[in-house]
Formats: sequence, C-alpha cells, structure tokens
Amino acid sequence: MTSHILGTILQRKAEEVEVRQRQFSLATLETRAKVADPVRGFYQALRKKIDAGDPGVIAEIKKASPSKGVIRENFIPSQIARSYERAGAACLSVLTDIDFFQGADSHLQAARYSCSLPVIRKDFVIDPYQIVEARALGADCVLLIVAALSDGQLSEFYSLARDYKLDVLVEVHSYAELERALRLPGLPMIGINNRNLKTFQVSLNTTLALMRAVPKDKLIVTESGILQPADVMLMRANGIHGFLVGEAFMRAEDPGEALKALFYPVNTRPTRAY
Ligand SMILES: O=C(O)c1ccccc1NCC(=O)[C@H](O)[C@H](O)COP(=O)(O)O
Repeated sequence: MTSHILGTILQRKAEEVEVRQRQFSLATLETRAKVADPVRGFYQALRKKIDAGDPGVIAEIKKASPSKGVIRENFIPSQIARSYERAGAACLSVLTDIDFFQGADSHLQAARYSCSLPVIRKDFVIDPYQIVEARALGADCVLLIVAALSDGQLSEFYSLARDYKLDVLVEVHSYAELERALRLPGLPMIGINNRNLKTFQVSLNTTLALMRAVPKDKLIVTESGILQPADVMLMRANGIHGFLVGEAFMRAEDPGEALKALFYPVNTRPTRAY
C-alpha cells in the first residue's frame, strides 16, 4: 500500500498510538468524550458559507510539514485561530501529528477554545482509539485518509466518528480511492488532496479531474497547493467552493490578512470554466 512518506508516517503513528493507549485507557477517553463540549457543526459551517455564495475556507494551523520543513517560527495557535476567524474562515484545521508536522493536541485545544469556529483534527487515523481521543480533545471533525485504511477500517472508523457526532472529511488522491470513499453511506463531503505523496508535487488538476466523478450532492473540498487568487478563481469557476489551505497562510505575518488577500482580492470574479 505505502512505499512513500505516508508509509513512514503510518508506521510511526502505530507506535505513538500504542504508547498513548498505555497512558490513557480507551475507557478514560470515552468518559472524557461524553462530557466534551458539544460539537460545533463542521460540515454545516462550510455549507452555510458556500450557500451564501462565499468560499468555504478551512484555514489550517501547521508549524511544519514533511515536504516543506518548518513553515512558521512565530507559532501561537490561539492568535492564529482568532486571526482566521476575523478574516471569515468557516472552519479550522489543526495538525496534531508530532513527529512529522511538529503538531500537538494542545494546539487544537488552544485554537478551538480561543474562537468559535469548528475544528478538524488533522492527523493520521489508523485506530478507533484516535477517534474517541479526537472527540475527548474537543475536535468537531476528523480526517480519514483513504490511502491509509482498508475498506473495513474506513467503514468502521466512519461510523464510529458519526456515533460520536463528529463530522468526517474523507480524503482521496485518486479515482480508485474516490470509488472506495463513495461507498460510505450518506457521505456528505469529500476532500481531494492535490499533493502526490510519492513526489510531493502538487497539481490542481487532481481536483479538476476527480471532481467529475463526484456526485453533485457531495461538498468537495480541494486540499493543498492553493497559493494564489488565480487558483481560487480556477476552482470556483469549476464549481469547487470548499478549500483547505495551510502554507499560503502560515508563511504570512498575519494569516488572517493572507486569507483575505487570497479569497477576497479586489476586482476578481470567477471567469472561465476549465
Ligand atoms: O504537506 C505535506 O508535506 C504532507 C505530507 C504527507 C502527508 C500529508 C501532508 N500534508 C497535509 C495536508 O494535506 C496539507 O497540510 C493541507 O492540505 C494544506 O496544504 P497546503 O495549503 O499546501 O499547505
């Protein structure tokens, strides 16, 4: 399945989850999840923006990545979250993976509790434990990466997340993965990641190609490599209004201002179909 960076990440993740399970039992997390803050409605927040004619922006909080190394030195998740909220983001995405993204659970909590936006826990889910953990931490949504999971795991984790009232962003990179994702019952949204995990190359054509095989009732989120207003216009002209953006914001001094500059530049409108 995985002869590239994802394979390395998943191997390490299995070790990490094993250690966590020794520190806090599943029963402890289940108790915490039961008393966690009510979920904020991740999908609904995106839908609302898009139905109002605005882009549905999931603004990412990440310090580093395998492809880019350290992206942001001045990294204060609570400040970044507030800046995104002021700028009109629909939702937040917070990396919690430690070893490859320099993330932390505390980043998610600091971000979520300093604003009113719903938050996706951006991590590599390989065990049901992590879904209960996400809910216990206060996440509103989890990411399921199809390339990381068997069909059985995908279906089991999806329904467990729904049982915990979490929204799920199911992420695909190819037609084969999309086909598998679309077998999930009642799936409302699908993330198409433009980053090739073997080469790290990003191509927006991945979204433009795969979107044609996605039923019209699904909300598509294009992920990775959205860097300039022309990228946003290209997507919107092709009917894609959900965006997950990290690097373009994280490199800016004020991430919220960068969000406004990317999504609301002066005098720009979607112009042509691809
Ligand atoms: O970004 C990476 O290097 C990476 C490597 C392996 C697995 C996932 C990876 N990125 C996670 C993401 O999907 C991005 O953080 C997200 O889509 C935002 O992308 P960008 O706007 O290009 O920062």
